[in-house]
Amino acid sequence: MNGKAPFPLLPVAEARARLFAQLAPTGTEWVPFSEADGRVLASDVTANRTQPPFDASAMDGYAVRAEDLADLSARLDVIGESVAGQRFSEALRPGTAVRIFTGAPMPEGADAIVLQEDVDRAGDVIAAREAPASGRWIRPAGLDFKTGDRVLRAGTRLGAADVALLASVEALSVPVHRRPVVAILATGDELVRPGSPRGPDQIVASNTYGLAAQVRAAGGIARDLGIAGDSEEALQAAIADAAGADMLVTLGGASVGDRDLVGPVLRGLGMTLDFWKIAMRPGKPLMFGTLGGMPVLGLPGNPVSSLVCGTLFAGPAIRRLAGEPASAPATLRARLAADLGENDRREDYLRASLTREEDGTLLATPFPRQDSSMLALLSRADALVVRPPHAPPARAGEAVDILPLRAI
Ligand SMILES: Nc1nc2c(c(=O)[nH]1)N[C@H]1C(S)=C(S)[C@@H](COP(=O)(O)OP(=O)(O)OC[C@H]3O[C@@H](n4cnc5c(N)ncnc54)[C@H](O)[C@@H]3O)O[C@H]1N2
Ligand code: MOO
Ligand SMILES: [Mg+2]
Repeated sequence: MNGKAPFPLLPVAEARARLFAQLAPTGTEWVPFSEADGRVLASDVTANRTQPPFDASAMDGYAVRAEDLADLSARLDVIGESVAGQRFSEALRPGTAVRIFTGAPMPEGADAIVLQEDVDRAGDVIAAREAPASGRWIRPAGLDFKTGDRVLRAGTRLGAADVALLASVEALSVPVHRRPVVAILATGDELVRPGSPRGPDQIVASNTYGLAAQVRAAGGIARDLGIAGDSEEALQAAIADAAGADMLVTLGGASVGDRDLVGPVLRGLGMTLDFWKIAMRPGKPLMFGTLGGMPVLGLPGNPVSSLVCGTLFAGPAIRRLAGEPASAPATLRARLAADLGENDRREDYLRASLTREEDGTLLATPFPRQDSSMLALLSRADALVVRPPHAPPARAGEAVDILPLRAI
């Protein structure tokens, strides 16, 4: 140590709160319901119809008056049938039944269904082996939803069931939030695009593509600004290309080296710096500010640091811009498969594999090497094990928070 006080590092949760404080959804547009999956609703949706629109049978069988079958020696005359799409138009008289199928309207006067498996039929006469209670196997009108019911809330990212529901309630077009355009700028004299000729000291740029995938997964549109060299002029020119984007994400050049110029150049262009350097590993040099109202997130260049900051900050920020509520990525609990040492002042996100014990408990095995340049290891990781700042040593078997990186 040289005796200097260490640079203060902002706690992860505070950094996220400060980021969210500067973000608001980016406007709305109307889309046909059939193209609304993956979009975020800008308003609540209410039903324009009632489902089912009539009392309906839930089973294939016979519509009856329950009181007629209180005595199982009773015989009922089958006087017609009700199918889905074509109801039996008369009313049921005492001592009669109507053949009915799943989803078909209940005939007037009937108040129960007997399953066909519980019926003996001879010609047009049935006897029941079970006495149904009144209301049995009937779906009352409006069981699913009624006209005017609020069926979906603003802020919901629409999935498959939601799109089917939009169809069912006849919400033919819906207001959704615009997809935010996120400009991504890679920086570094050493970088070349994948597939391009390169010299012996050059590195293939990878972060843009991982970040773009995270942007899309969060509901945004990635705009690739390419690679800027490590000079003020190159960075200024490339940053100008971000004009019109809803957010700028820079990659690399975020630390303290002589060629780490992203922060100084952005500040020179008028960026209001909100924070730089957070108590997180990987991802310490994370930077955030606003440039002419546009949020700018500066991610560190190490590939794992970039993508972990993408998971923890860029993704949630884009979800917010896309209309979802502000929230941290959800964690789960798992048991550690190995001992861990004491943690320092940075919240640690350890790459780990996951397995399941016989009782279903998740077991997390942190990889022994955690270098933030090791992209292949990140790709093999199922989850990040979260270690709070100054966590005491942890023993195998202890419960920890994990951040899943893939569906488990
Ligand atoms: N003296 C100090 N040195 C460093 C500190 C520190 O606090 N004091 N912090 C370290 C930490 S932590 C990190 S993380 C890195 C962050 O580095 P930068 O954001 O400045 O990134 P670069 O210097 O541009 O590059 C670092 C590394 O990553 C590779 N890289 C960069 N961009 C890409 C890309 N788009 N695709 C693939 N690989 C990329 C680059 O080639 C370098 O190898 O700083 C530490 N240093
Ligand atoms: O924060 Mo750096 O991301 O530790 O490697
Ligand atoms: Mg650097």
